[in-house]
Amino acid sequence: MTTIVFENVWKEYDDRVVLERVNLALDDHEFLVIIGPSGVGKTTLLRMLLSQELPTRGRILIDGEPIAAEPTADRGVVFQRYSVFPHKTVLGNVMMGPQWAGAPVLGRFFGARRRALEERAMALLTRVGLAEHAEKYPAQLSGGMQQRLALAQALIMKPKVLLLDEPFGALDPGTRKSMHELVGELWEENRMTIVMVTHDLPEAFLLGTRVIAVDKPRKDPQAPERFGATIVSDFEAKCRSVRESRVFEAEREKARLALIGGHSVPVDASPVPALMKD
Ligand SMILES: Nc1ncnc2c1ncn2[C@@H]1O[C@H](COP(=O)(O)OP(=O)(O)OP(=O)(O)O)[C@@H](O)[C@H]1O
Repeated sequence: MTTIVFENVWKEYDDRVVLERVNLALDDHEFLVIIGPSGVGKTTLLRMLLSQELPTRGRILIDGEPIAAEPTADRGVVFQRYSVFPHKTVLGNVMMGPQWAGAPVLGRFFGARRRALEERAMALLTRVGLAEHAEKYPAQLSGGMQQRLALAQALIMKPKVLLLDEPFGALDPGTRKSMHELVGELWEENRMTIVMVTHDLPEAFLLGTRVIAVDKPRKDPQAPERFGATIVSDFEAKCRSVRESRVFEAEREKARLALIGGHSVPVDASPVPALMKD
């Protein structure tokens, strides 16, 4: 369960107001998409959710508690341009986060702990379609494959909140489409809250359960930095029945994979048994 609340949040750099009066209450397991003109402050909103920037006024609450002042592993991020460790393999890149979190001095697990992590990383790489590329280096991957690796790298930390900053912006239309499907499925399977920035309106309404537009409602031509941007529109992008049918489909897919794989994948008790017939 993850809720996010912005309470009268402002962000200013010296005399320059970037964001003002941002109020937002996000339910558990929303897929929020932020749209708006270039330079308006969308990435700044994401950076505040990561604690890479702090609000100059107001506060942000996650699950009712003030957001941690430093970035934490329960908030993952994927950017448009993926930055990886070029000297690490695909598998090595996915294993890095948990190793630095669990062994901060050496950055490396050994023995059974390492084998368990390797298994978990391989399962995730299988999920994002990269298992057969596990021993390759990032330079040998296409743009879409690199973004799938970025997703695996974020997901291995089991984030409660996943932040996506134009993650598909550099991809060709075909790859983009398959990434939309993958992200939609991962969102359901992992029950995360996702906050994504995009410039692409169809993408926003395809993926989001809620879409907000950020812009400057007040403008001073003499002093453009005097006023900041805020939420100017807020759309419920998917009605509850559509969302619930997606949950239903995701559960069915999990059950199908469990049957094919011949091993047990935790499946919620809900509607799945009845569906296994088809
Ligand atoms: N550290 C900083 N110091 C001063 N100004 C900053 C800083 N970080 C961001 N800004 C300014 O804040 C404004 C909002 O930037 P931000 O990157 O959030 O916009 P954006 O909506 O994500 O833009 P784009 O769509 O082009 O990526 C910009 O005018 C930027 O120059």
